[in-house]
Order: sequence, then structure tokens, then C-alpha cells
Amino acid sequence: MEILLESNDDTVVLKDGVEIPKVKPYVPILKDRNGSEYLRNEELFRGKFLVKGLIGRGGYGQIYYGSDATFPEDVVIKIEPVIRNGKTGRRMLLEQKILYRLQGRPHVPIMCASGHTDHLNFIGIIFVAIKFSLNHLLVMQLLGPNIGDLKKRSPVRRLSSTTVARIMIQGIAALRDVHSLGYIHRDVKPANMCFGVTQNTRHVLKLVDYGMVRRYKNSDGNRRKPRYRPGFRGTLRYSSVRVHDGKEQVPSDDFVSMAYSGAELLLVNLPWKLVSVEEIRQTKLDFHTPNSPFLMLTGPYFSIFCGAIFSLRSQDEPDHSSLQALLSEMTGGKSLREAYDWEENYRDALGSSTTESV
Ligand SMILES: Nc1ncnc2c1ncn2[C@@H]1O[C@H](COP(=O)(O)OP(=O)(O)OP(=O)(O)O)[C@@H](O)[C@H]1O
Repeated sequence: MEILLESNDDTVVLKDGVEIPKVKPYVPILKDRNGSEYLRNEELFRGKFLVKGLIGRGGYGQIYYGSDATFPEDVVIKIEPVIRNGKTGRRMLLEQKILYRLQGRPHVPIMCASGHTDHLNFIGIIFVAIKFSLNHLLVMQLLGPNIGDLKKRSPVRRLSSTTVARIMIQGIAALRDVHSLGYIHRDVKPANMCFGVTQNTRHVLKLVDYGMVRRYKNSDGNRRKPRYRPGFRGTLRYSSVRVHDGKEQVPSDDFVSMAYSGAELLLVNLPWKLVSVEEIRQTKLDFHTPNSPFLMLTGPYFSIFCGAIFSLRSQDEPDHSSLQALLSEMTGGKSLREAYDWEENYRDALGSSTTESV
């Protein structure tokens, strides 16, 4: 985003004359501590990262809010024990490796540091002891609340068409960033999408959580041979029917998860939210049927977009640009740089009548 001049204390004027409010420094909502934390508040971790609070306890580790003496933005410090439930946790090792490779891509968070903590309980007895006591560590730029939380904050529990269209357009660009390097994400969902928090990044969507990524292409550009029985990876609510069927995941499965995420943002809930686990697969298949009542509720542009995604075959290399183009009308003429629902008190979501709650 190019800033031409600052008009006053509250607004900035962009090169094309658009005037936008200045962003106030963002402070994330912090969680209460329960004594199980790896880092203390105000701790100067590694002599460099100042810990300012706890953002969350994920399924695999803890995420802290902090600052880095050498990085201009606030950061998050993500920590995962090397040994979890008696098993060696490899998620963060993988995330560190993939994030490193993806640096420089616009929809990937900037990584400031990675490695392991040096809180050793059994210093230097034997290698195994050291291994047991280390925690994986990842420091990256601070982002805003995830899209799932921004949806929950909406008084109507859903987002407007223009906001969802622009989230999807950027989400597909994020998938292009990952797929073009020969990887698939395998856990696309609203909770893994966040906007930036600075003047330059607050309208840029970033995909987070690279702990389930898998390489689907070899370095020669050919696809890897599918495994006979790959284990389940992902989040059931957003997994494609192919994943239900135990198939090896491919780029189109990331797109299906993206389409389900968009449908959830428009509809409040996905039609399979309240059905039994056994019925989820069939309810998804029903949703794929052209003219399915729930699909129709997402509106004409989004249902065409979903139709294009649901018709992708496993061998297809989806055309990211053509899929984005299907959503251009749904933006209602708003550019990716204009305000999103949460910046306008959810005005468009409250006023929109194209979708109904499921
Ligand atoms: N860079 C970041 N800045 C701010 N918040 C973040 C950042 N990265 C992740 N988060 C928040 O933390 C949550 C969990 O992150 P992430 O999915 O990477 O961790 P996880 O341990 O794999 O969690 P889970 O088990 O829930 O998948 C995200 O939903 C997001 O809200």
C-alpha cells in the first residue's frame, strides 16, 4: 500500500486519493494464566523477546504476545513441547521448515526466529534427557483475531457477501503461495486465517498454522505417488468428501475447505454442524448438489464459485485466477484495500439480505 501524504492525526491519504483512518496500535485479548505456562510476563526471553502476555493455548502448544528488539512490529511466540503425550511432536518442526521456505510470500506471516527453548531440566546428562526437556519455538509477526472470531463478534453471527468475497479472493491467493511451492496446507479454516494489524497489512489476509502441510509434488514438479492409506489430517468440519474417504489430499481439497469456510461465514453455520459424525459426509454431498437449498442460500455468485470447486478432480491443478474471477461481482465493487465488516461495526452484514441463517 502506498501512502502519499498524511492529512492529519487521524487519517492517511493513499496515492489514489482514498482517505483511510489511521490504525491504532493493536493489542490482542490476553488469556488468564493458570500456572501451566512456559514463559512469564515481562520475561526477556533469549535476551531479545519481551513477553507481554498469553494469547492462547492451542491443541499443541502456547502462543504468547511480545515484542522483538530487532523487529519493527509486535510478535507472537509460539511454543510446543518436543514430547507431547509420550510422542515426539513434529508439527512445529514442520511449520518452522515450511514457513522458512514460504518467506516473502504476501499471504504468509513473517517469521522472525525459530529453534527451541533452552529451558533444560536435565542439563547434559544424555542426549535423550535434553531432547525430552526442549520446546520448539517459533516467533512471527503479530496478526489480528482470526476470521472465525471476527465472525463470532458479528451481531448476526455472519459476515457480508462483500467481506466474504474479498476474504476468499485473498484466501485463494494464499493457497497459490503454498501450492506454487509444491505443498498443500491441509487445515484451511476460518480459525487459520488472520488479517495483519499494521497500516500496511491490516487488509492483507495471512494463512497461519503450517503444522499439517504436506509436499504433494517432487522437486522435479511431478506429483508424489498417493499413499494407500494416509492418516486423517485436518479438521473434520472443513474436510472434503475425498478426505472422509481416506484419500491422499491434493490441492483441490484445500479449495473445498476454503469453500466450506466461506459458506460458514455467509450462513452462520454449515448444514453439517449439528448432524452426527456418520451423517457429515452425506450432508456435504447434498450441499454439493446444484440447486441444493443450503447452497442457494449462499447467493448466486458464491454458489457458482462452490460449483466450480466441487467439480475439481483430484488430478487437477486448479486455476487460482479463474476461481478468484468468479467472485469479482460478489465484492460489490469494493477493493481488497477497503474496510471489512469489523471495521464498520458489521453494517453490511446487518443490512445484507442475500443470505439467511441456517
Ligand atoms: N501470528 C499470529 N498472530 C496472532 N494470532 C495468531 C498468530 N498465529 C496464530 N494465531 C492465533 O492462534 C490460534 C492458534 O494458532 P495455530 O493454529 O497456529 O496453533 P495450534 O497450536 O496449531 O492451534 P490448534 O491446535 O488450534 O490448531 C489461531 O487460530 C490464531 O487465532
